[in-house]
Amino acid sequence: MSSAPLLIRGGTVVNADREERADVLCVDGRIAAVGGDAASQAPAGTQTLDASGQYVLPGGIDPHTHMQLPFMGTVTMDDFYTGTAAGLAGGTTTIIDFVIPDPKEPLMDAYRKWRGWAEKSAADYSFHVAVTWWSDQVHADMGTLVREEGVNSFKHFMAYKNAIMCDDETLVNSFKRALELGAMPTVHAENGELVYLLQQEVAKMGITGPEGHPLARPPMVEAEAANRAIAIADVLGVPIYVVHVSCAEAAEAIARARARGQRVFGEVLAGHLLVDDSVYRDPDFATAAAHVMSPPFRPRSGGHQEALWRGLQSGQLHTTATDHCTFCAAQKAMGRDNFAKIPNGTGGVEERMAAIWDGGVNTGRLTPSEFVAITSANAARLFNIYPRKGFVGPGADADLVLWDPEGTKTFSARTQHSKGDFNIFEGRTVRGIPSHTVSQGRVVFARGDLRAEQGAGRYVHRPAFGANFQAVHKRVQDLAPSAVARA
Ligand SMILES: NC(=O)NCCC(=O)O
Ligand SMILES: [Zn+2]
Ligand SMILES: [Zn+2]
Repeated sequence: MSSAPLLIRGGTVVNADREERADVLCVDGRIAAVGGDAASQAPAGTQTLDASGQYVLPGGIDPHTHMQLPFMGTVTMDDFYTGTAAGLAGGTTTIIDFVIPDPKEPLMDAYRKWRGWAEKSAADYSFHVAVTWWSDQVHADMGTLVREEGVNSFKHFMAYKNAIMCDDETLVNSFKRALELGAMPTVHAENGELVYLLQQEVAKMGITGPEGHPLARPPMVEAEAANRAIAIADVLGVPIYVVHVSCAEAAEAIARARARGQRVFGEVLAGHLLVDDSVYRDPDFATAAAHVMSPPFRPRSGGHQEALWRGLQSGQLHTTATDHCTFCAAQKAMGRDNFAKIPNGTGGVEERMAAIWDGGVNTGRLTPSEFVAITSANAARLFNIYPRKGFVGPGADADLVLWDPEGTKTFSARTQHSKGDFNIFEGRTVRGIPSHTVSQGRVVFARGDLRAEQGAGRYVHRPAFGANFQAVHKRVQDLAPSAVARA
């Protein structure tokens, strides 16, 4: 994708470590200069964007999306084009999506399938690959994915029994293999056996509507799995990343392990920060079902939302994502008579950054730099694409957001770019929105005008052995036990 050089003038550049008044020059899809001499270096024909009164942030990275996902008997509404275009409208310039093989499906087959689907992406993308079963072939394919395809993270679903759920044998084998390869194991932490049992118990009570969904997935179901995955990772000496941490109990499990010196990282969804479980008791089935996602939204009385915010403030939780996974009302109606059959998933890729700015920066919970850390830089570091992504500085990709701290917007399904027909933030007015999004040096969103180009997104290779792995390998050597030499 070629475009004229771009000079962004008069804004305040915000990185995870500092803010500074600086111009930013983008040439050939990269940042060429930041600061004093950026304007003087601008070649002839440079396009200029006035950023006065605005922040210039690294483009958002959403490390957890599901575009075009075949799941629970149907396929999500957003494909890689519509989903990434919606992201660009909200300031997100990179997504990390998931390849999810069916049990017994070779990882490489699934990976090639997803790579084909993603070619229509409008924004840069990468993939975590799910390990849903175990065999020697899976072991070998993990090596190929890491060494030849730039995959450095593997996902494990501890829920969704009889579908994609991992048992402990698979978790242990896969975590061990990930450690050898320098790749990050990640987990969807919910005890799938307990969910399965509780779904039946709740149905036996005559509760078949969406209000049954959170009853079958209480916080302790998530906490058990989080603690188990963290314990397995600890024994094996591998870092671990817990996706969509939704409750205080799971956040506490992460904080406890970190206090012991373990390398555990936690991701929080915008939805879990802002929405509570009262939505499941909405008298309208479609509204209640539209919120069915796992783990579910949590009761405000349990202090869960507050615990997640505090985790982000204190640095015990690290990234924010959406789990963008859109199903329309007709798809959600597949579970009209049984909440366990409602396809799980909600949207948010377009709203994440503004929703978190409004809830985090406007309330004084987060500084703009901390906002950058949790919306792009930390994900880039953890998944080893920093400073190419998540950074405004020379040499980085020219993926940027001009952030208008005084701009306002009211979220609505009627005006969103996602093809989903529902918005979990419906009616919420936020202050602090992207005025412009720049992807690969090209202005792709300008004050409401979305100029996403199908196929312009690139696959992002992520090298293995990020910083966390260098440390864990040294630690293993340092603590290595020795045999007693006896005569
Ligand atoms: N989260 C959800 O409900 N759907 C997508 C699959 C997953 O991440 O668990
Ligand atoms: Zn999940
Ligand atoms: Zn997910």
